[in-house]
Amino acid sequence: MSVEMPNPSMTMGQKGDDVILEVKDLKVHFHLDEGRLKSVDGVDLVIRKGKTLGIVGESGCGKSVTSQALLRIVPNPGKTEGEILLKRQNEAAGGSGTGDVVDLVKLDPVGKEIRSIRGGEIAMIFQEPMKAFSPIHTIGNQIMEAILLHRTSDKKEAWDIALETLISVGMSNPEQRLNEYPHQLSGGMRQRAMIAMALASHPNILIADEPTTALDVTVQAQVLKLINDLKEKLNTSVIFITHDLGVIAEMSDEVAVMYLGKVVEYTDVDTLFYGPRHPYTIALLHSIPSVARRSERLESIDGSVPYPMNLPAGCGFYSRCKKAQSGVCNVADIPLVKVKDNHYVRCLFAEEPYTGGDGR
Ligand SMILES: Nc1ncnc2c1ncn2[C@@H]1O[C@H](COP(=O)(O)OP(=O)(O)OP(=O)(O)O)[C@@H](O)[C@H]1O
Repeated sequence: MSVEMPNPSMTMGQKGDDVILEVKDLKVHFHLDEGRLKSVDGVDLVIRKGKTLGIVGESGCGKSVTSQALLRIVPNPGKTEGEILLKRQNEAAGGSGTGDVVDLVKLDPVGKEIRSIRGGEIAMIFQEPMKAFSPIHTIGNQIMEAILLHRTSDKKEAWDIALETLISVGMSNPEQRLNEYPHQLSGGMRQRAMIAMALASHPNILIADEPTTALDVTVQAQVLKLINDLKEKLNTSVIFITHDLGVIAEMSDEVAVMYLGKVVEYTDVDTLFYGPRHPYTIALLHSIPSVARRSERLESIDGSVPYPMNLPAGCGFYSRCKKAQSGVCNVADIPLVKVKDNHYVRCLFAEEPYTGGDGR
């Protein structure tokens, strides 16, 4: 076993490399009166051109704070450390176009460079579109603003691009929508408008944080298909954050399973479903009907993710793990280890392959 994630500084400089963003030892800690809350605690991620990285885990495991860190929008008193290395490519969005690598952690979070990246090279869609839109401006003006900032200074052209983008996301009556306010749209249409706004600037990376959780099943399926279609068409990289493994299966090329601010398993989507090694991943798989075998009982995972403050030493999943051994798992922090190519697991029992049993 060895502890090795791809080294960003080595991989990013290589010619023809498809890695466009690497996150290395990312930490987001909130310094509160009660102590230090470790929302994200040493995360490594690799985002490849035109591929989707799914980030999955239960509520409170640090998914959203990770995505906030990528855009440098972590609220106070959160402190971001580590490296977020972005290969700048998009000339229209203010990038150098030479493949220069910039460490987003080093940028002033309200400075010019991160503002040109945010909504330009990296765009985000949220669970609740009202977060993305101002209620007092029309949809058209808001989409145009993104286009004028990142793609063209010609207003007529920006209007045409806004219309084109609304059509591409399957918006009904697109011309009329441009003149409407966010509250005049249905939930599904608002979600499409938000995706249109995010895509209008032709981002290299789209971060989607639980974008369909609030939608009914049919609209959910349409929005997921839309993101996949646009990814194919524009070769956009997607970071898809969800607590839903079913959605992960549909959307991801690679998957990071997060627990208590750390990545506990990282691999391609097929290995995750057919050869998981971490007891938490296995327990998650057993809690969804489409993956658990019919003969097996569906199981929920007892308890919930602990509050990430003043945590005891050892594995974060110790208190809920069916494989946990006292004196072994609760002694020191567990490293993320490579069990085979492109498969990393943070568990001392990771060498034991998944047999399709009940994960115990
Ligand atoms: N602004 C903040 N101030 C203090 N603590 C925070 C803040 N934002 C998040 N946290 C804490 O950080 C931890 C991780 O939260 P985060 O929202 O990233 O989890 P999540 O996996 O995205 O969950 P959910 O799916 O519910 O959004 C949680 O314990 C949460 O309470």
